[in-house]
Amino acid sequence: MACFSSFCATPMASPPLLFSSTRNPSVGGESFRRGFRCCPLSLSVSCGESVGEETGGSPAPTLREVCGGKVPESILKRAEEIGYTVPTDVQRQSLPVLLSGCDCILHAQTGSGKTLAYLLLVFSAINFQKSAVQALIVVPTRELGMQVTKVARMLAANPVGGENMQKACTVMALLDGGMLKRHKSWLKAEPPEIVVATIGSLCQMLQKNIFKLQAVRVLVIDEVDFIFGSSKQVFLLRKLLTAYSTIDSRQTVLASASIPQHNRFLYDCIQQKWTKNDVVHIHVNPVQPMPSHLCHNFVICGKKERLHVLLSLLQKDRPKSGIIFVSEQSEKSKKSGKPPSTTLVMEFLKNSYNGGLEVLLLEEDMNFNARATSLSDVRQGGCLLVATDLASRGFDLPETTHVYNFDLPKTVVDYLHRAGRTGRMPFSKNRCSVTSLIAKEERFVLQRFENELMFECEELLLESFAM
Ligand SMILES: Nc1ncnc2c1ncn2[C@@H]1O[C@H](COP(=O)(O)OP(=O)(O)OP(=O)(O)O)[C@@H](O)[C@H]1O
Repeated sequence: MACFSSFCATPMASPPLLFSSTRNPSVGGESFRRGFRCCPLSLSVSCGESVGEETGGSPAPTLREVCGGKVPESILKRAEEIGYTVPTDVQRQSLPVLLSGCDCILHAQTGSGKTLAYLLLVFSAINFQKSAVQALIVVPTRELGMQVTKVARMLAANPVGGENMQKACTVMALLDGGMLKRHKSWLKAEPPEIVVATIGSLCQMLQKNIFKLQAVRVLVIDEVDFIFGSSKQVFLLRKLLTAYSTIDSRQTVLASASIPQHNRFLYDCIQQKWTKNDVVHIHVNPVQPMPSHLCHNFVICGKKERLHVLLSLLQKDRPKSGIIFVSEQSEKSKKSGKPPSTTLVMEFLKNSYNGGLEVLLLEEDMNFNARATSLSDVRQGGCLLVATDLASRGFDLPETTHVYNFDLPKTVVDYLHRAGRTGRMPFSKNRCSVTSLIAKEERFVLQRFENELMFECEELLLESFAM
């Protein structure tokens, strides 16, 4: 039986459903997940049983079975060719709901497979014979947009031996830093069926009436909490959700691994008409926001020792592939002419690291071409990527075995997304690690992250590894 919650703050046509994969989603109750505790409105929640968690001893369904005949055969064949045969938890729980046409808030751990879940919906909703933009996927960054486009194009390609199965479906990436002139001609000549866009580039096109959204049947906003959290993007997002298209003409899917105060958010979705009243909240692993096979460590060290500690960790861990997260340079530091921390870390590693992995950089201040080159180099195989939080959202590098927080993230949500860049093989239980290099006085901050995200961090003592 489904677990559902009824919201009673103000009368609504029909209550939103809340599906959850564990029986007691209110356990823990820290602010990250509590939703209603910090909410100024009085929302009452009652939970029943869970959905989709138990299969009653019968064999787990295949991805094909979960899709219930609603996804085109060519797409399913391609998914199977790529290796997507068994659905992940979020796919098993969300696909029946998504494919039934309901608006949905997809809320599940990093690396849990939300992208494939919403893409299968997109392909099920498209009329391949019609040349019009029928699905729109909005992402916060160019890099995530390129990744989603790549997966969508992989699925849209004809399966081996199925050349004439159906007309090819085209996917356009309308991303910041792209060639909007070229896209303009493309949209006019033969509109693609799917557009993956950053909100800025998309709204430029919509404002200039270069294309309209009247044929859009599915609208997905990925990393929705991030876009709503950005003052630059939120205005455009609201406009997209309520002015450029309306809830009645489309199915809306909002996805993220982190939706703090989710009950409040759900309430807003309905009140603001971002989604229909019967929106379903699919919350997988509500009591465990992070994948369980990540191990979390910290090292206490002085600022001056940090680079050497990082080097020692790399020598000890020998990552197959790793990401080193560094804070973005503040405006004040930029004005004072100091080099950014990313440069310091890069230069240090280039001179002293000899572990065999290429050291690459990804940060906001690089131009879009350099960012694209870095990204494609990263995807060639193992590397050490020195990055700001630009790489913390949605970035899928399944090879990554180690994440290092050279600088502690600013918020608990940032910690969750940075940590989620590792442990991204849904059916692998290989341990991956997240290590934070902190000053003594930062221990309480990390402790707070531990409490909110319900994980334990183990201290690594400097003496235990050579420096
Ligand atoms: N059914 C499946 N079988 C095998 N691998 C899968 C399956 N579904 C997804 N994956 C793989 O899992 C990885 C993570 O998927 P995805 O990027 O969709 O995660 P996500 O939930 O969007 O994470 P994030 O919140 O960090 O963006 C990808 O490498 C993807 O190829």
